[in-house]
Amino acid sequence: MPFNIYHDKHGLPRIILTEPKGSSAEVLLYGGQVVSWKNERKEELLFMSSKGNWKQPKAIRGGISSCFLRFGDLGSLEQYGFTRNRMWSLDRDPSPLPPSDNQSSVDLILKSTGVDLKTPRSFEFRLRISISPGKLILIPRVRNTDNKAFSFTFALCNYLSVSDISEVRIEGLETLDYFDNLMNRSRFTEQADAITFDGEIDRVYLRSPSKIAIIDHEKKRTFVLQKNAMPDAVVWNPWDRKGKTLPDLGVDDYKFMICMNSAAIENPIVLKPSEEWKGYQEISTVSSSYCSGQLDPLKVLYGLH
Ligand SMILES: O=P(O)(O)OC[C@H]1O[C@@H](O)[C@H](O)[C@@H](O)[C@@H]1O
Repeated sequence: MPFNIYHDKHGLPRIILTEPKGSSAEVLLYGGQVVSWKNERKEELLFMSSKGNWKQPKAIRGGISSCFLRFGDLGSLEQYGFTRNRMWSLDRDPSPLPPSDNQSSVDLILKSTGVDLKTPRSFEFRLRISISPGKLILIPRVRNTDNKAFSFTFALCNYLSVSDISEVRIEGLETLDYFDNLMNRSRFTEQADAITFDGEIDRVYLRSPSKIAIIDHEKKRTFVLQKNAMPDAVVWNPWDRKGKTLPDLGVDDYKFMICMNSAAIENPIVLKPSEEWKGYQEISTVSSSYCSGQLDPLKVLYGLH
């Protein structure tokens, strides 16, 4: 049995993935959202809001959700897409990916033909979620089942748990151009050696490298985000003022989270009828070895540890 399934206190089906070394993940069929990822020491690696006031149809704030944004040619549907606010199903036929039997994986599917999904275009959205020691892998796929081409933007929204946002440093985005969502999406070039945090940030870094390191100095832990087919990277933290305006975020929660999203935003993905787009994201953790307070970025980004 590759996973277990049970109903939580909201009556929603939850899937539990475990692997022999002791790490685990939990996935909600509602939204296809990863709501927990624990390492073998049972430490939670994903941030979840401390406010327990979650109500459908909103997605729970935290974890990892897919933002299947708007169809490029058809104006906006829901702001950050609708796939995180719908009930997904187990995908019994994940072809052409090999079936995930006997692995710590689950395959989910959301079809536009579902009763509540009256989208202007017809598609199938599949998501494979897998864990292995120290790694969480997500493979999103979108197939055009329509008779016309369509385009869309996409993001995997990763809320990572950090000990103190002021002690976090992101390496891998230096010198890149970015759209600043706090400045009407104006375009700038990153001048800093690394991204550090002392206020609200909401940026879309363009054409980022396939590996980004999120270094948590206090925890002595580094998340390495590796991605394919999602060239952009979103960095978001609301800080205290914006955080207080979000009804589903605890007052101090902004200190313990960083949103580091894999995305395809600048250039929408175009799919002809029956074509499929496939993305890939792997998050792993490495223990940070200190050298005068700084990590060796080569070690983190090129895996020389
Ligand atoms: O409140 P939501 O819809 O989950 O979005 C939260 C944030 O998500 C981030 O990924 C975006 O860059 C922000 O602009 C947005 O505010």
